[in-house]
Amino acid sequence: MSSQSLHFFTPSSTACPNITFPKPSLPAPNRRLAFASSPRTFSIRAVSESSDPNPAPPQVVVSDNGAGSRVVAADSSSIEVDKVTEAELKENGFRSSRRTKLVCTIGPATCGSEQLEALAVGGMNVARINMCHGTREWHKRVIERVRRLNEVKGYAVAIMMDTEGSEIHMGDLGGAPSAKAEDGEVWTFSVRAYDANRPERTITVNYDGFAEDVKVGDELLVDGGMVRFEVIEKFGPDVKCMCTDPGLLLPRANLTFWRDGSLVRERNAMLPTISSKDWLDIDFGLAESVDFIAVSFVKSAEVINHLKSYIAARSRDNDISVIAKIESIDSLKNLEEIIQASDGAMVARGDLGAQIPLEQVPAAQQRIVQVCRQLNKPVIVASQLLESMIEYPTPTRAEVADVSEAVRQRSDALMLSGESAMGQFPDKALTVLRSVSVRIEKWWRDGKHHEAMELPAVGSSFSDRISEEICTSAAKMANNLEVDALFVYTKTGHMASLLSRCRPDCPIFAFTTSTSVRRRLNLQWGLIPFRLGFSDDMENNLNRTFSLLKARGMIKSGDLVIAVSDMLQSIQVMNVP
Ligand SMILES: Nc1ncnc2c1ncn2[C@@H]1O[C@H](COP(=O)(O)OP(=O)(O)O)[C@@H](O)[C@H]1O
Ligand SMILES: C=C(OP(=O)(O)O)C(=O)O
Ligand SMILES: [K+]
Ligand SMILES: [Mg+2]
Repeated sequence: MSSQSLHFFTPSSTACPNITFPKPSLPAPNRRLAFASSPRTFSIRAVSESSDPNPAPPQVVVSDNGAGSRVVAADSSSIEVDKVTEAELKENGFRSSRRTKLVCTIGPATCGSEQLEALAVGGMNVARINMCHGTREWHKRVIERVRRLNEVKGYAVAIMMDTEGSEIHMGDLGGAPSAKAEDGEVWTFSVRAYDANRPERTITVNYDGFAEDVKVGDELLVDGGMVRFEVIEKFGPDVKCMCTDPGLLLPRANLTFWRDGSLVRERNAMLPTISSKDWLDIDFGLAESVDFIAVSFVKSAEVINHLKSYIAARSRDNDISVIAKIESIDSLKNLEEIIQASDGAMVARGDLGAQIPLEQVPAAQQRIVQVCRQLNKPVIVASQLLESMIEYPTPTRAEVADVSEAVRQRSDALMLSGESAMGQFPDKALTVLRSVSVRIEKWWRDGKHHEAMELPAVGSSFSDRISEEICTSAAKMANNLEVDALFVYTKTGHMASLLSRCRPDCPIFAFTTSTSVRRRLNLQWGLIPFRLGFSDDMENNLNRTFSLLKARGMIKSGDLVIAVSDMLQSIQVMNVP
């Protein structure tokens, strides 16, 4: 193997990053720890010294996110990658593999196993369940189906649970799929609970303070303006409103009210970000080991910190990522600190467009995407990307332009909402996201549009700073040398995210020992996550990876690769033997 490498080493062994000193009781009796020390590098390996004719597979001690050590079998015969990626790499090669990740909201149109599988085959990286709708039992069944598809059929779809949040929304329309509001009609919005006998043109509202907070003359927006009413009379718990912009009312549609051109933020602004119902949903998400929890209507970093410590206290491996949904005025005001506290963010344009004037949404999107990139957090652009495809098999040109813009901004992921949850063409919508992403990414690479974005340092320790410099340099080398792929060996996924942040021209093969890290890497731009047991011996890791990937036809002799790892701070450039 022709290999050239560049090593970085820290002055003392204690400062050497990411080396786990196992607890004395950990190694199995037939193993001893070998401390291999050279003038330049320092590493610890677990070495089998058994004379047993049928020895147990060698094990390496890995640290998982700082949450204590555990032992992972380094089964040398296996490497796990999802079958969709494998097929895509084999058919189209590295260069044209998709870098932008795709999130699909699962609803009645896509909750069956066959429909879920069609989405997985179509490139769904993350399945989102929205706790605003459906029952916990319904969501549980969806999670089970996705997990089963992953296990049995070899997909690697991650699960995102999205909280309802304390938004004000309409009730269920008594089972009707929708109701039409016509111009000039008077409808009653009420906090009363009706049984079967809900009067005609009456809408229930989930927020008890509704009648007190609104005033005659206020404008009431359903779903951010899809239907508009004017408040004409208040009568106890009932608020009479006249329809000024007709349209379709959908069950549980979001409600906002505006006074003199501004969003009204009365007591409704004091509602908790995470309601009691949300906490129960979060417990459900923890019990089901979802991969991401998206928090609706985040106002400050405090709530994110609170949720993260709640998760840390309850989830053994602390392996659930918290995504802040940016969809309110306060979330824009406190954007940097919220994103800093979170593991990622969503540009939730649906509600955002109901809280700020629509013409301000594109600039907000651009800013959120940019701040996420700078702070090294994945970002999802969501809502109405292909809204017309809920009803039609082809998108509008404007929608294609919108998707292109999100890809051009180099957001990590795009999301489908109603298009996949209840639309008539979920698979076609996913195909549009996929093909537009691939096309725009190629245009970007071919045109050498590398942006001049300054990526500030994100780490605080010296060792973190070294990792960042390694990734920045490796990504730059990869572009200049036109390598075929970057390889990163990462235990927590952090080093992989640092490479992804650089948005290099080639795909990034991210090898990780943990299944849950692998699933979470699914949300990040350009990463192709593999699960692989590996050791601290990079030479050995590389040789094994090459032979495993070659055996599966995923790389070939002569391919040019740059490898980095968070165990040994080095950059290696080599041709696959
Ligand atoms: N679990 C579900 N059960 C029934 N309908 C759903 C479900 N999830 C989503 N939907 C439908 O898909 C639409 C779009 O989903 P989404 O954008 O996530 O929700 P919302 O419109 O409430 O913001 C919803 O308005 C709802 O009609
Ligand atoms: C994604 C969003 O949130 P939800 O669909 O839960 O309202 C949004 O508002 O854009
Ligand atoms: K939600
Ligand atoms: Mg929302």
